[in-house]
Amino acid sequence: MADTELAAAIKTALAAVEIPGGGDLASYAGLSEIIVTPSAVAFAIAVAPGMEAAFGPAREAAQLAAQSAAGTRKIMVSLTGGKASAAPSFSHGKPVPPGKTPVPGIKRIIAVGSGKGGVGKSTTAVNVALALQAQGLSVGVLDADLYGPSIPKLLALEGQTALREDGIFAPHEALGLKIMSIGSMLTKDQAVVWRGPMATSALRQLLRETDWGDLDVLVIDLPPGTGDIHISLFQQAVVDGVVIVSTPQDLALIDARKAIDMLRRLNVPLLGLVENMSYFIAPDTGTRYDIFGSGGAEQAAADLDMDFLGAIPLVMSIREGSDAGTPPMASAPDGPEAQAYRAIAQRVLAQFPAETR
Ligand SMILES: Nc1ncnc2c1ncn2[C@@H]1O[C@H](COP(=O)(O)OP(=O)(O)OP(=O)(O)O)[C@@H](O)[C@H]1O
Repeated sequence: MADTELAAAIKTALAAVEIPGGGDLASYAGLSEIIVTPSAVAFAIAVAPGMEAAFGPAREAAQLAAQSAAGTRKIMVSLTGGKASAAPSFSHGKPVPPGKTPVPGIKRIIAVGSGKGGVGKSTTAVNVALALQAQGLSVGVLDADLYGPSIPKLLALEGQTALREDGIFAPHEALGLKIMSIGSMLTKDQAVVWRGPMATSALRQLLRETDWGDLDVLVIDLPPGTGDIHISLFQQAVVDGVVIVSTPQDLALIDARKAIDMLRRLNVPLLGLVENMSYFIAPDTGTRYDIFGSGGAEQAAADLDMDFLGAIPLVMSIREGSDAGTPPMASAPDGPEAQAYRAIAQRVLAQFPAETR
């Protein structure tokens, strides 16, 4: 069945679901578009603040109705209660959002973010994850960049789905890392528009319904910028700290500062700043060129009152290796790029108490 036909069939099935106050879900104005991917179906039901509990049975009925039409695809139904549910409560003067809980089996979550796209956030996330693994830790990577998942490409996992028969996601294994990505639910080049509530619900499920086993560290590759996905993640999960990746050009811009400001407001610890594509190493001579001047990022980190974690050179081998699914930490573990990633991982780890590393 074509995706559009399946979406229509599910909508028809939702006509049998009654909603509070009378009427059926298919004709309810708060029902979102129904998104169909090769392994999942996602839709959201927007309800007035305070009506979440009343809509609980309708959500369950919708889940069942959709499942009977969708066969083996995973059904992701999110109920959104408007702004009221996002309001944090306070404890000891600090906001404690409702439902902020650790993820079982995962000792520590480190997120990697950036002010804008294309600065090398995913490349940094994967290589730092590999560098943490090289320190003897068990490490997973969650690609939360729902709008442009690039981890499957970086680790040559494109086109592989990750759904188990019991509806739990089984993470991929690549280079010893456990990997889960929204990209694992999409075919190559499939343009899926994940809208607000669906995107946050998808992320919650990827985080909590993946069989991670026991991990010392889960590295989350965030979408660029600041948005609903970030806020929802930081409100629902205990994130131990965030690494911000920036290019020298971006540092002067407002984007990275905006992201940092958001994290501070959400009380998420900032682990520090990584400057990517910082200097150029000539492939023929190995000479280093500080094309953007030197020391700018360190100064910017100091201005922003955060630690400087290190600089990664701009080198063709990073781009080529990444495009081929072999990041430098794996292809040249003794090379200068790998050393730079290792130093960053060490500085990140050093921020946590020794007994918990
Ligand atoms: N240090 C580097 N040297 C050379 N190329 C790099 C370096 N870091 C990243 N790249 C390349 O830059 C491109 C963007 O990198 P990446 O996908 O990691 O960025 P991103 O910030 O995660 O982007 P997006 O916002 O699209 O997710 C990729 O082609 C990658 O191989």
